[in-house]
Amino acid sequence: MSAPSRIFAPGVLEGQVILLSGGGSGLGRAATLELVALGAHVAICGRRIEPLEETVALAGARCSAHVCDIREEQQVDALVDDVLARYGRIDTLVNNAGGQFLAPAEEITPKGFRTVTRLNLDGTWLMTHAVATKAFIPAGDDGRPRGGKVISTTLSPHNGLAGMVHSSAARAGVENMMRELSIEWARFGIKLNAIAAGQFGTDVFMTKYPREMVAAAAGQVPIQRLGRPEEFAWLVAYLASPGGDFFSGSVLTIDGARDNHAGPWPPAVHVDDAGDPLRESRRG
Ligand SMILES: CCCCCCCCC/C=C/C(=O)SCCNC(=O)CCNC(=O)[C@H](O)C(C)(C)COP(=O)(O)OP(=O)(O)OC[C@H]1O[C@@H](n2cnc3c(N)ncnc32)[C@H](O)[C@@H]1OP(=O)(O)O
Ligand SMILES: NC(=O)C1=CN([C@@H]2O[C@H](COP(=O)(O)OP(=O)(O)OC[C@H]3O[C@@H](n4cnc5c(N)ncnc54)[C@H](OP(=O)(O)O)[C@@H]3O)[C@@H](O)[C@H]2O)C=CC1
Repeated sequence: MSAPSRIFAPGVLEGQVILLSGGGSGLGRAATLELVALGAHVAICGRRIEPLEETVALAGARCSAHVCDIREEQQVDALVDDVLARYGRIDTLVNNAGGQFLAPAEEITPKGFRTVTRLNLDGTWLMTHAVATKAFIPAGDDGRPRGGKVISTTLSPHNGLAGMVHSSAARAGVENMMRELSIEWARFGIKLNAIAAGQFGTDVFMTKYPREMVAAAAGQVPIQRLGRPEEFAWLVAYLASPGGDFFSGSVLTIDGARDNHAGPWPPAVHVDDAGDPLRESRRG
């Protein structure tokens, strides 16, 4: 059973049904545990059943595991049908599944580029479209579209993460997808936002990339540390809660200021002999 939230009132998400992709690990697992602790039912999906079942074991009976590759249209359709059959509704979709490999752009093959854009951009679209058309746009008991929320994980820094041209491009696409749909689908009561995550110390982040880069990552963040998965989870919970009801078409960057500058301030080339930031002398 999930531990109580350290931030939000228990029950703030009571009765909500949330579909979250990539719930078997890292940020998705942390978000699932927080959402369940706040009273939501959370259906999680991923390609492998084992990590999903581990999350269910931690979260308890309000969480269910569904195998689905979000790149495959038929699997996505079947997933959304399953979740609707089981819970009768979906209130919030969290598009958290994603990822990429680190490689110099000139070495990325067409297949490699397509693999990453299919996962992050096409997969997010397939999930968003299926949930919108099956759960959010159809009329509820009052004869009006039910509406709902979509929260999509993207990537900071926004000015390009070197070694990840495919993912930098795909995540920019997702952010503009959320912005565009926030206009078109406002008439159905659908609110869509992106959470642009900086570097978070999840197991996969710590183990997938070259050791030297991971060791240097916290030093690249102005506040000089990596994000903690629970900090991501709290933002997801906030957006899913009534506190998030007036957000739509926004990109919420959660990255310790990494989007604005790489490294601590002042950098070594901007200090005087005492180590203080350089400053302009006054005139006159
Ligand atoms: C400042 C500090 C910064 C520190 C580091 C940078 C900051 C990072 C910020 C973001 C952090 C995170 O997202 S952390 C979380 C990351 N999590 C994930 O990435 C999980 C999901 N990822 C995956 O499943 C995989 O990585 C992914 C490749 C995307 C999809 O896997 P698949 O099994 O579908 O695909 P594969 O069969 O493995 O590969 C398909 C093709 O992709 C290409 N390919 C795959 N791996 C490749 C590789 N290592 N190098 C080249 N090319 C590769 C090849 O063309 C492959 O075809 P063939 O040639 O025919 O084999
Ligand atoms: N950690 C970080 O620093 C950052 C993370 N992000 C993004 O945040 C999200 C979560 O990252 P994090 O928790 O660190 O990483 P993880 O690798 O732990 O999480 C990715 C999750 O997505 C699932 N997944 C991957 N491909 C698919 C697919 N085709 N269909 C369905 N599920 C899939 C994985 O499960 P399975 O393999 O079983 O399918 C896994 O549970 C990702 O989108 C990531 O790129 C963004 C910026 C930084």
